[in-house]
Amino acid sequence: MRLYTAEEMGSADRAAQEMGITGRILMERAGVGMATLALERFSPRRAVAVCGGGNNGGDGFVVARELHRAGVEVEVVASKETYRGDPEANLRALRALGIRVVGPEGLEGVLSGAELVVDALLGTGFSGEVREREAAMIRQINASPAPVLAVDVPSGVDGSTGEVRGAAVRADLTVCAHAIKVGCVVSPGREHAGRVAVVDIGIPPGAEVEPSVVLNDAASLAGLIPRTAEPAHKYSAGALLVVAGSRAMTGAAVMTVAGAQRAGCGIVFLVTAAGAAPLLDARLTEAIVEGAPEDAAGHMGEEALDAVLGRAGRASAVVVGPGLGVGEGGRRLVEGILREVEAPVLLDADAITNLAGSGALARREAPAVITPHAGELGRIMGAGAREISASRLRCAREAARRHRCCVLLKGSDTIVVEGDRAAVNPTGHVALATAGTGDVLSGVIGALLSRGVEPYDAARAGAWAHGRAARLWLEETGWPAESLIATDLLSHLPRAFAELLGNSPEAEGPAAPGSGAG
Ligand SMILES: NC(=O)C1=CN([C@@H]2O[C@H](COP(=O)(O)OP(=O)(O)OC[C@H]3O[C@@H](n4cnc5c(N)ncnc54)[C@H](O)[C@@H]3O)[C@@H](O)[C@H]2O)[C@@H](O)CC1
Ligand SMILES: Nc1ncnc2c1ncn2[C@@H]1O[C@H](COP(=O)(O)OP(=O)(O)O)[C@@H](O)[C@H]1O
Ligand SMILES: [K+]
Repeated sequence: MRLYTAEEMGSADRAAQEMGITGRILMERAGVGMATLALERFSPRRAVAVCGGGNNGGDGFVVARELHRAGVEVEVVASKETYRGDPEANLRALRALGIRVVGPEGLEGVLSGAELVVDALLGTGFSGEVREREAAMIRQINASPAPVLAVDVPSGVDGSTGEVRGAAVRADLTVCAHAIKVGCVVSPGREHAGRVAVVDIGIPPGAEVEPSVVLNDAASLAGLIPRTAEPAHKYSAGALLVVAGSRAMTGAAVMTVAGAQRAGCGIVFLVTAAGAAPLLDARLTEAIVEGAPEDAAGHMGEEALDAVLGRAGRASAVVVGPGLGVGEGGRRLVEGILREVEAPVLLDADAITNLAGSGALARREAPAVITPHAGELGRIMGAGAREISASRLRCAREAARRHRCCVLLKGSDTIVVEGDRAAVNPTGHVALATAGTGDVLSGVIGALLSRGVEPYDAARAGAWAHGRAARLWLEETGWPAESLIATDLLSHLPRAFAELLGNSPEAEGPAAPGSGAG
């Protein structure tokens, strides 16, 4: 599945037109495709199309004409008094068919009794803040009980970023022309888009451009996860060091270690606060647990660095942070790890918080991944969680640039950025909004790093499998999403990985006796 920004869609559109496929043809195909979906999904008897002054409105006029042709009672609200070009031609056709067209002042009246609202007010030509006239129309659409089908992008959502400043339509279904618009998958735009579908509008392959943001679907991850190859031993399968837990916080370490084990690590070491070590050793049957010096609060500080570095020498990746505790000692520990450890390091949770105001990540030359939620990212960006949440893609990119690392920004849309590359993960589910799921995720990505997967790919594959595990659990149990607990993911990660590994070659090795393979 392709994601396009407004600019990328514009380029593809221009290239198609140069090849003789006119804007009028594209608009016709978009409108016809969207009307077909509207009929299939909503079977409305009465519909209202709310159309703006640009090509998005033009698409809306075509949808209205097609719904009328299918016998739907349609009324159209045209936001502008005068139209030009393709939208004007399509508006004229509506009038010739006797379809009632009113101005914005008529919107409230036509909305009553509508069984579908087609939102064609603003599309990819919109950015910034919605002007008051359009904002008032958006509020009226949102106040209507009828389901809303948004044309290309919900009006008020920035199609390139998912940012919303002021009013934006809340759609039940957004039908994108040719490619999913980035704004429909990045929060908060994602929450405005509802379900997302794509209609083919006839853009030829030769007109495609390289997308700047990739949808993190299974196809984009094909072949990235290695199988353990013979001859294998536990170290060649991936040795991960987890630095996590404190005297009062042990569960986070358990979940990170277990996530790593289910994601295929050959061996997991845990270095934890001395006071937590006996309990964690008893709970983690397969892991090698070592207690390190702790401070009065029961947190590991700089004094724990020797123990960490001792184990790091045997590890092919390190995860630091879950349940670590926040403080000056913790900051020095994390800075020491970033300075001394050559293997890829993943920082999560308190390890990120500990780096507020520190330049240690930017100074590091070896690979690093950070997996913050909006609050944690805010702390290392000198911003609030609200500010991060309002511009997730921009902030993730800025963080990756400033801290010179791979950034996985958690949330309903999980964004992964490294350098110029960006991906948005589609497998997440609201069921994951429960304590501890982030700890499992850091273990999963740590395991992939330890198995030699590049940071950007490890973060993407980890996010995919993590979300997929939640969905598999929901499918299998039929239980409500609210009932998922983080450790439920552990039993479903293997099936999620099996789906990704379906695209990887099997490990080379002798066939089992009697297997008949060959
Ligand atoms: N690019 C393509 O290949 C195709 C584009 N199509 C449609 O065309 C749309 C893009 O069309 P346009 O570029 O004409 O742009 P839009 O129709 O998205 O937006 C332009 C209109 O929005 C108004 N507007 C812009 N900023 C505003 C603000 N801050 N507050 C209030 N109003 C504002 C403008 O005055 C203008 O009337 C797409 O979303 C899609 O629906 C389709 O027709 C198919 C082909
Ligand atoms: N509404 C949601 N939809 C999809 N995924 C979500 C949602 N809310 C949270 N998540 C995911 O759940 C995980 C929560 O991690 P985090 O906030 O670190 O929690 P914790 O520290 O308790 O483990 C992240 O992977 C995040 O992307
Ligand atoms: K729209």
